[in-house]
This record gives sequence, structure tokens and C-alpha cells, in this order.
Amino acid sequence: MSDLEKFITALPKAELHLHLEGSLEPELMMELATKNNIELPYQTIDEIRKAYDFSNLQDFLDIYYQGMNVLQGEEDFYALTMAYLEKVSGEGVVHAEVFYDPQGHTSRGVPFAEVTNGILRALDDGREKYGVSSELIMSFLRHLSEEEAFATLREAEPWFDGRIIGVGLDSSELGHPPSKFQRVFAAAREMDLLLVAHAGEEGPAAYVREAVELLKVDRLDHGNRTLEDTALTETLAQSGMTFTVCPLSNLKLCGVPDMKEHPLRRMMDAGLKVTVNSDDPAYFGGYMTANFLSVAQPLDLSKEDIAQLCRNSIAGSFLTEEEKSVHIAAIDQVLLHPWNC
Ligand SMILES: Nc1ncnc2[nH]cnc12
Ligand SMILES: [Zn+2]
Repeated sequence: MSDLEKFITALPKAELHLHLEGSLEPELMMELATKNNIELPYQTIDEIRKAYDFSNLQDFLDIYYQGMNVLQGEEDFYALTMAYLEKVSGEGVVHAEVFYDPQGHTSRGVPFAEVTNGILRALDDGREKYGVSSELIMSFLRHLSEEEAFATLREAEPWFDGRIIGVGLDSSELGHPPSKFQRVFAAAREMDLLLVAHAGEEGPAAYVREAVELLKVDRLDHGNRTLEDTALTETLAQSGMTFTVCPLSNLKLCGVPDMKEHPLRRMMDAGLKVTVNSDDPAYFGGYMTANFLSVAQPLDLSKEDIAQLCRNSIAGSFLTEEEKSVHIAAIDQVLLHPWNC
């Protein structure tokens, strides 16, 4: 392990943008396909990995929805979630606010309760076993209708007692602006849920503006294209909005041609509160450490820059102020540690 990798791993951090279904590694996919008698269009792990060659978001989503078909029962969602927590606990992740796509499962006949309870049980066990605290956010698939999102919101109500803390918006962005879900998000806000949305990943800055002004999100997922609107950038820098940026995802989905062109550094320089996350690590080639490493050298990030990205992740999380100060003090301790000087 390089010194830089050691440093990144040692820094306490929160992951704020992770789709649990995107952490389904080919090995587990094969295992669950066999167990559940699901036919995959691949014979080997190698073949699966070779299929992960994407030109855009939709290319990826087609494979992602196909992959999640192997998840059939509560135990499968439990195994998926535990595998993720085990992996990131070794990378300095002390807190994770994870997404899942219930409509991707209920549409295949897997009951909402099985999916949700399997994930929640793993989050509880993972907290004990790996020391990673967590929260669960339910995402609406934006290529589906407003009516279907409302039906999902209603179905999830029994879990709004603190088990599902918020709602998000993901899937095919272009042609499905945030405004399509304005009334759903207003209803979620009335229920005291926290609100996040993918915006400005492929879509224009106008979609970021809609997510902020119409959906009234508490946090923005991706938001890379915000920089195309200077006034909006200034407003969001002033308001302290947190952005959950995913470098390897952007590279794999051809949002950037090269990491040297990645907007992360420009976003930081514009005063935006940026964080680094993995999005769909099983599909994009790496978890948290890999994402930090992927931009560290191309964007010439200093150790202080990297530590600030970690502080932002804690500050931008939905932890209490007390919990945040404990983690931020621990980040400062790593910076002071002699092996790092
Ligand atoms: N990067 C991404 N963008 C939109 N929807 C997603 N679902 C899973 N990963 C996604
Ligand atoms: Zn995402």
C-alpha cells in the first residue's frame, strides 16, 4: 500500500452516495443466480466484468437493472448489504447513507418488506460487527411515473419511523427533470423525510436548479454540471449545499474523458462543499479509496484537500452535530499523526 493510500484509508469518512444494488460484485451475482435459478447472459465472472464497458448512463442502467434480478429474497438483500459494509469498514468509512431502488424489485414481484427488512437488518448487524453507522434512503426511479413514485411513498410509510430517513431520485436523468417529481417530494417533505436527488450528472445545470428550487433538496447527488451556471454555483456555495461527487462513475460513464478534466477541483475552488463517493463500486472499478486515489494525482490534491473532502462528507451527512464533531476531530488527529509528516 502506498503512503497516499495509507493516508486515505486512515481518514475517517462518510459515504453519502452509494446504491446498494451497485455494490453487487460479480462473484455474489453468480452465487445468487445459481441459488435462485436465474439465468444470466454470462457464463463466467470474467464475462461479467467484460460487459462493464459503458458509453453513457443508460448503457450502465440497462446492465444494472439486469444484474439486480438475482436479488430475490430478504437474505439476498442482507448478504448484499453486509458485503458492502465489510468492504468499506476496511477503508475508513465510519458512516454510510445508502440508497436502494425499491421499484427495481417490487416491479419484479419481490415484496417491499423483504427488500427493506433485509437491508435494515444488515445495517443493524453491520453497525455491531464492523462499527459503521448508517442510514437508509429510498430512491424513486425517475424514468417511471409520478403516480408510481407516490404508490412507493405510500407503501414505505410504515418505515418512516426513522428506519428510512429520506427519499432520493435516480435512474435515467435526461428527459426526466426533477420538476416531474415536485409533488412527490413536497409530500415527502410534509412527512419530515430528508430529500436528496441526482441532478447534473448528465442533465444540465437547469436540472440542478430545479432540484434545489422545486424539490428543495437537502443534498445534491453528482451536481457536476452546476458549474455551467455561475449564479447557481455562487448561490450553492453560499448556502453550503453538499455535493456527492463520484469520480470513477463519471469516468466509466464518459461524463469526463480523463480524470485531469474532472470538475471536482473546480467545484472545490468555486467554494462548493464537495464529497467523494463510489456510486456503484462493483460496476465502476472501486470503492472509496479507489475513488480518492483516482483523482488525487490527476487533480493535484494535497493531503489537506483530501482531509477537507472527508470533513465535508461528515459535515454533509445527516449525523447529529455531536457525532459530526467526534469524527471531524478524528480526521484532524490523522493529519497530526507523525508518519504523515
Ligand atoms: N450513477 C447513477 N445515476 C443515476 N441513477 C443511478 N442508479 C444507480 N447508479 C446511478
Ligand atoms: Zn448515483
